[in-house]
Amino acid sequence: MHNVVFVLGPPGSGKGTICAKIQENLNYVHLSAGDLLRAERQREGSEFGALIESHIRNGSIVPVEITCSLLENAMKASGDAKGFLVDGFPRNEDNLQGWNKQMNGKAFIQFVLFLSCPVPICIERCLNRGQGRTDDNEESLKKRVETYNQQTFPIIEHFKKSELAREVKSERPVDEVYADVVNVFNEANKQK
Ligand SMILES: Nc1ncnc2c1ncn2[C@@H]1O[C@H](COP(=O)(O)OP(=O)(O)OP(=O)(O)O)[C@@H](O)[C@H]1O
Ligand SMILES: Nc1ccn([C@@H]2O[C@H](COP(=O)(O)O)[C@@H](O)[C@H]2O)c(=O)n1
Ligand SMILES: [Mg+2]
Repeated sequence: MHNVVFVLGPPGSGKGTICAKIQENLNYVHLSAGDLLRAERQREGSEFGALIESHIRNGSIVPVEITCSLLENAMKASGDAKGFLVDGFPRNEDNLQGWNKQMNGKAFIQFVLFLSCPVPICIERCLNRGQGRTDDNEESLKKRVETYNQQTFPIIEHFKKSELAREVKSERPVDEVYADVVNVFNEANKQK
C-alpha cells in the first residue's frame, strides 16, 4: 500500500517548490501530475500528445484514465519511499472518482496539503516563472484560475469536510511556508 499526500492549491501557489523541498528532506517522492502530463505530451509515439496539449493550453482537465495511469506507473517505477507527494491531483470530480476506482486498496491518503494563496499573487508568480510553459500567459491563466475555482476548490472543500485537509498559507516567503509544511508532515507521521 502506497502512502499518498495530495498537494493542492491555485496555479502558482508553490506546490512544486514545496514538494521539491519535502522530497529532498523527508524521503517522500514528488510526482507532479502536470509534469507527468507534459512528459507524456513530449513522448514520441504517444497517442495522447495533442489531447494533452489542448487541455493544458485551455487550462482544462485531462481525462482521469490518462493521468491516473501515469501516476500509478510512476509509483510502481519508483524505489522505496516513505510516501508519494501527488502534486496537482485530484483536480476535479472525474479525477477523484477515477482515483478511487483505480487505486482502491493500493494507496492510503495520509492527508491533503492545501497551499492557499491569493489569486493575483499566484498569477504574478506564474507570469514571472520563466520556464517557458505554454500555459503561463494571461489567456491560459484566466482559464486555469476559472477551472481551479469551479472544479478544484470543491474537491478541497470535500477534503476539508472529511478532515483530511491541512491548510498552509503560501503567500509568505518559501522558508516560512516550508517550516509550517514540515510541521504538518511531522504531526501526521507522529500519529501513525
Ligand atoms: N512562497 C513563495 N514566494 C515567492 N515565490 C514563490 C513562492 N513559492 C513559489 N514561488 C515561485 O512562484 C512560481 C510558481 O511556483 P510553483 O511552480 O512551485 O507553483 P505551482 O503551485 O507548482 O504552480 P502550477 O500549479 O502552475 O504548477 C515559481 O517561479 C516559484 O519559484
Ligand atoms: N490532475 C491534473 C493536473 C494537471 N492537468 C493539466 O496540466 C496543466 C498544468 O498543471 P500544473 O499542475 O503543472 O499547473 C493543468 O492546467 C491541466 O491542464 C490535468 O489535466 N490534470
Ligand atoms: Mg507545479
